[in-house]
Amino acid sequence: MKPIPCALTIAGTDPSGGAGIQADLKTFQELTVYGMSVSTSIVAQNTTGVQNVHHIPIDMIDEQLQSVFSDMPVHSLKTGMIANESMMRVIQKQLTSTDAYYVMDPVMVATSGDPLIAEEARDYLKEQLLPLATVVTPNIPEAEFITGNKIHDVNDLQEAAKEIVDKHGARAALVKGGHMHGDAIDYLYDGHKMHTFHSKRFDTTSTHGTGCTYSAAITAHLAKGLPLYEAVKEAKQFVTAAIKHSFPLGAGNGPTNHWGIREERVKQ
Ligand SMILES: Nc1ncnc2c1ncn2[C@@H]1O[C@H](COP(=O)(O)OP(=O)(O)OP(=O)(O)O)[C@@H](O)[C@H]1O
Ligand SMILES: Cc1ncc(COP(=O)(O)O)c(N)n1
Repeated sequence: MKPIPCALTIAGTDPSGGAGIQADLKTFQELTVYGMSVSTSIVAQNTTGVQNVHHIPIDMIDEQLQSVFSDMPVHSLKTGMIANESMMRVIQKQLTSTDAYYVMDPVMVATSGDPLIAEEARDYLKEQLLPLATVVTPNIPEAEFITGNKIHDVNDLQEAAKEIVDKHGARAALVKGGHMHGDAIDYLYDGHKMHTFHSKRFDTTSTHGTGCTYSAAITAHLAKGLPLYEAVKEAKQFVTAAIKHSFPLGAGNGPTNHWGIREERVKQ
């Protein structure tokens, strides 16, 4: 029997189901990958923003990691919201003792503008965790923080992807153009080649959790054994379908549709 692909998310929660661990597990399930999760923070949030945050004690994060790694196969993992440096240290310990592919979504600020990690922890994320990543998936503000350079156009996006690999030590960088005008174009630099992933832009405000969903889909495809380029290509189709078929739920930025890819398949 072929091994069952198993993926782990280490992230914060979203009780409204659009982002964080909930989005990641829905994505793993949709892509027929066995999903597991370690909670870093319980976040009271919805489509309008973040109402409150409760951080899980460091020992408890460590114990959750032990529970998973001592018993379960982990073929790939992703990190999302890691609120402070102490959490980063205990996760780093685990990252350095596993062979699993590591997708790092360098979550800093929610779509609503609410900060999700302590400002002083950003440097630790960049200097200590980023070099461990198989691929890091920053949006424009996150890429600007990592490189220290402003991004104005698609050339800057590509420059940032290159710099995050060549100068900051990630094995690959996928810089996302979701926050730009025009088509939704992302660039993947893998240390050798620049790849482009393109979709038309949908006129929607339902973009809560797009970054989580995209990075979870990459993680799922890596768990299934796809090479990085193929994993990102499939994941881009997944997140594009999730945005295209998103729902007008909630009073703010609505969630995406994690089964949107099924609607696309039906049409084919
Ligand atoms: N309106 C849109 N139409 C089509 N694709 C989009 C749209 N907005 C974002 N995308 C795509 O969605 C993916 C996520 O990109 P984005 O830059 O929004 O990430 P993010 O800011 O990390 O997400 P989040 O909203 O979770 O913080 C990218 O592939 C991006 O190109
Ligand atoms: C726990 C958690 N992780 C990540 C995000 C970012 O997603 P978004 O920017 O779409 O709000 C979030 N809102 N909550």
